[in-house]
Amino acid sequence: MDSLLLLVSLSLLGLLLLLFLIINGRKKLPYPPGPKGYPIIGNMTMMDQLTHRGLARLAAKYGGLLHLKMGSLHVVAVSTPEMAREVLQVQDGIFSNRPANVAITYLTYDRADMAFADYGPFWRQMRKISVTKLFSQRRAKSWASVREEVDSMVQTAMKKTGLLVEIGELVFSLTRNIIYRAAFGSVSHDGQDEFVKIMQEFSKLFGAFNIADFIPWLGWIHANEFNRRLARARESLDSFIDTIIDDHLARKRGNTEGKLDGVEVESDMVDELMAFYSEEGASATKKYVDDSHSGFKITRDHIKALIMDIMFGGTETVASAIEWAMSELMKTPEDLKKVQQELSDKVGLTRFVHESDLSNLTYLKCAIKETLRLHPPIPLLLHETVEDSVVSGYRIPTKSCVMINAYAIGRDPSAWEDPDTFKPSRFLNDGAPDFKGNDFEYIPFGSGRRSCPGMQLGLYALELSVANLLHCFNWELPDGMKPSELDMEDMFGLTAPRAGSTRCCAELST
Ligand code: HEM
Repeated sequence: MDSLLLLVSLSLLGLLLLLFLIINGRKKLPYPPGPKGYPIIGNMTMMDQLTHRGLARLAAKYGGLLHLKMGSLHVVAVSTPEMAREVLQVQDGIFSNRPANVAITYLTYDRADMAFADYGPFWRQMRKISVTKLFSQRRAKSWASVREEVDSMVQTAMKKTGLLVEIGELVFSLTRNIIYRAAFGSVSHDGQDEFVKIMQEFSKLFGAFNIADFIPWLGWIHANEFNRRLARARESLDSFIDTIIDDHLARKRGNTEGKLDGVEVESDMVDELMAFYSEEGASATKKYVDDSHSGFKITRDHIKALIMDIMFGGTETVASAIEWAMSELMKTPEDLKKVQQELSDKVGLTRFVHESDLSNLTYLKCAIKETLRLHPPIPLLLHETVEDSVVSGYRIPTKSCVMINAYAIGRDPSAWEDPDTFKPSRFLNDGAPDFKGNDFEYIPFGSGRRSCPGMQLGLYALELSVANLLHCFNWELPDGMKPSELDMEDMFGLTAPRAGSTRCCAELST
């Protein structure tokens, strides 16, 4: 008996020693290469380089896995397909949280949404609702919103025949209309301008510099002013969406489900989310409920935060991709001609392009894939480590902010021939990379657990609008401008839209 006890004790001791050695060994491993920083502030003087272009330049010097220290925050940039596979596939469980700064945490009602929720049971439920109830092709209303709004955009452009059209403006209003209509229903269209203002303020606050995100003990410096601005922004959203939620509740309670003033109304995304809404749970705990008795129940805050995810995820991304596709095609007239020839061959010259045509438009699809390679609308995928990890022999600590540079990866010279040139034909080849998330040299929609749940809806809007804009009109650059003179600079923000405007003259082609 004594010898058994001794054996168990020795084994336990051995196990503890092994654990200690592993943890200590990890701590001794170096961080990935990167520029040397200063005490306390680390590399904060390089803050302006935390963009897709800045990080691509640093990666050329330090390699595909780069480490920076911004105050107390560890930042790791991933810039090659191999490293992307490592964090998005091989160790995806460890890299599947999202970083959230003070502003994001507050404006998402303490991460009550899906995009900034930590990976776990709550995120999984929200993702399930989004994929099955909101973005699925079975939810005809979202897809009908795309068709109706694309038609209406073409009508708007027709009225401007012969005049200069700002393509950016045209397509931003298209995608805002699509998502607004899918989320709130066409009956709520009136408040759209107010909602756009709220979104713009959210967007500014998400990206605003706040010292508390990097050196928390200095957070008091401009806390009052910044916090007041955050509170004002969230109050505006509260009063805006609360009214919409109340209308939906009244409709449900008034036994007029699906009807407004006796007229049939199709369900919108808020209706779908109301099916999971519980007032009791909401007021008592302000938390979601997930048990066998009630099922999954969410509060108003969850609905508001999820609606904002959809607004941010679905508007700028699609609009910037449409504008880039149009600009790249205007810059390479031979490819533009091929796309337009395909449209007249496959669709004919007497009607608009329909959903059923899209599968026949091979060259158009190649042009769109090539656009997403050169200009991924979300150029930096933001992830956070759940625990300490080791990649390629380097230590990446818990809660590091991991920026996967989809822009640099899509232009990696070891993966792509002539990487900076727009060449849609490269996607004609059998075995060309696909964006579904298994080819790590091409990840415009991300890959793995946190990849884009709105991919199908986004692609549908993107393909249908570019197809109709090119099929219904011939586009001319203004004032004798040559295609080579088109400026292809981008801006950095939540997405990377064109910096300049693409102003073209639309001439009816049918
Ligand atoms: C061309 C169109 C689009 C592109 C290129 C795009 C791209 C992306 C990317 C790169 C991510 C992050 C992936 C990662 O971190 O690994 C993402 C996430 C997300 N996208 Fe999209 N997206 C598009 C359209 C849409 C649309 C139409 C919606 C909704 C209507 C949407 C909703 C979301 C949401 C909610 C997330 C967060 C998912 C999560 O954290 O679990 N996206 N998208």
